[in-house]
Amino acid sequence: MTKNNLLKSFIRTMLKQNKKLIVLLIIVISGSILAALIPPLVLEKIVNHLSTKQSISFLLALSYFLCIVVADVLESLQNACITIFGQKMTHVIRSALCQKLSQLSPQYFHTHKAGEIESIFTNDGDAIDVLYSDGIVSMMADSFKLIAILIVIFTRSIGLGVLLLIVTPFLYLFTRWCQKRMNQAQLTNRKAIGRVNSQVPETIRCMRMIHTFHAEKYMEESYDKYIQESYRAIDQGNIIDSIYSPIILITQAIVVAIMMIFAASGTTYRSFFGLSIGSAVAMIAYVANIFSPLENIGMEIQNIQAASAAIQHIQTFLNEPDWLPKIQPTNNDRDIYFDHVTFGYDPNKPILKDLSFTIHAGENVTLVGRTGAGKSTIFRLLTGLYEPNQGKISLACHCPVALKPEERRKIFSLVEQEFTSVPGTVRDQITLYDTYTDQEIDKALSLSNLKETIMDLPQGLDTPMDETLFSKGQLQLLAIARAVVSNPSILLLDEISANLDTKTEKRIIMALQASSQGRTVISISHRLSQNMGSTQIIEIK
Ligand SMILES: Nc1ncnc2c1ncn2[C@@H]1O[C@H](COP(=O)(O)OP(=O)(O)OP(=O)(O)O)[C@@H](O)[C@H]1O
Repeated sequence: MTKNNLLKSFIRTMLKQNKKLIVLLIIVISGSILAALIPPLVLEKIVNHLSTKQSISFLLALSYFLCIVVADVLESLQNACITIFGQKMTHVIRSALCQKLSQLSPQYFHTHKAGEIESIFTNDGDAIDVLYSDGIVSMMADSFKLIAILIVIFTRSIGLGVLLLIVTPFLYLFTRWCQKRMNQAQLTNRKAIGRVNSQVPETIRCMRMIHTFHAEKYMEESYDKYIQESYRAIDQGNIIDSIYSPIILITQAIVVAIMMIFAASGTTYRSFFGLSIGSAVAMIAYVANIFSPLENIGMEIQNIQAASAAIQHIQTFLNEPDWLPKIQPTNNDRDIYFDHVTFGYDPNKPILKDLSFTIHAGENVTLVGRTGAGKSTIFRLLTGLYEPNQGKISLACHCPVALKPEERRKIFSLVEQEFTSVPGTVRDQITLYDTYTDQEIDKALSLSNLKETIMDLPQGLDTPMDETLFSKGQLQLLAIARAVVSNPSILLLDEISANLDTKTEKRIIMALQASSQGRTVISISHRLSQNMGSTQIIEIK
């Protein structure tokens, strides 16, 4: 399968897996179109009976009522089926997006902004949702309905059919013009409201500064400007909305009037427009029914157009190359080797050049070097997030990039400068949703000197996580508990006490001294490593 067909293949799989739903959808749409055609025909019969002074049977009256009920029920069923179909489609695409997210290389997240990626999941995902629940399928259903009504009209009155064939394109163009203007007005209004929404909290936040520098007028004027923009946009939308319906109704009346005038006039036109009274009533009902699908088609085309950019974004995202690290041979011991490693995020601008060092198992090593020398980059290479451009890395018998996700936590753990919490409970912060026994968690809490703090929480480990429950130092202890719970052989510490005061740092050092027993420790922090008894210093130039 070529990469460009990824999205199509997901859709094909969905269609194959939901054959029953597709068949049901086709049946319901066909039934709904047919049911929409029948009530005017029954009405025609009733009026014809009345006009010839014949009595109407109860069955005929009842059948008219039932036809309307069945038509409405089928219409609702059609909408429900289209919504289910749309939801299933969206689910398939959203799942594919989520799966892709975990397969992308770390490089991707450095070259694409978080907001950009988020927008694929939210805005583009929503556009796809609308595309399938109120776009493609609904447009097909409405188009078939429109064609079917025109065919019936042609069979009854060629003149009226021709008249509608002439009028319909103009009505469609008018409908689209109104819809475009309305959407433009809505967009302008949304933008203006968005600006107001960001301006208000900003003003409140800066209120002291505004008063101090006497900037009230400027704030008022810009607030006023956005409110005016919003008001004008809403006004424009309202004007178009108020003219649309009367124009459609007047056109409808003109079409019916023309039909009546010609039908009642001389013989030349009568054969062309001629109708019984009943047929005339039925035709009026059909003419009225033409406008609703016409209006829907306009909106549906717009949804499809809006979704085409979203499809493009999603297609590009799904076609990003997967992160498939190459497997390299490893050394057969528990030491860590950097063997003539050259690496740059841009291979043409190497940051580490021909770097070689060995760290023996159980050693406590510090990486030093000027800012920007590449110390954190070494950690990223050691944890396998990036591959060296040249040379080899071996991490306790393993090639870091080739490590399977489930092996990673057993081999190394990384504690960074800032603690990153995950949604869930305090326990989840430590386990990261992996399964650990109570004893293992208890041991991690003891090593990180955090047991008492956790026990003091209202629900202990099961307390919902909120970063305000902990001080900055306690959050770092939580990060140490997270690091040691999997009992890794290597601990990587990236400036973990950089923002802490001396007293808190002492607590961290005590926790680290306990946690580093029997492990290889590599840290980027001169002060910390001295206190922990560093056995080797590696200078990165
Ligand atoms: N994802 C990235 N993409 C491109 N360049 C990067 C990336 N991460 C870091 N760099 C660059 O690589 C160089 C080394 O960064 P690194 O963070 O490894 O340095 P460091 O020695 O840890 O610095 P510090 O002591 O200030 O934390 C810097 O010039 C930085 O701008």
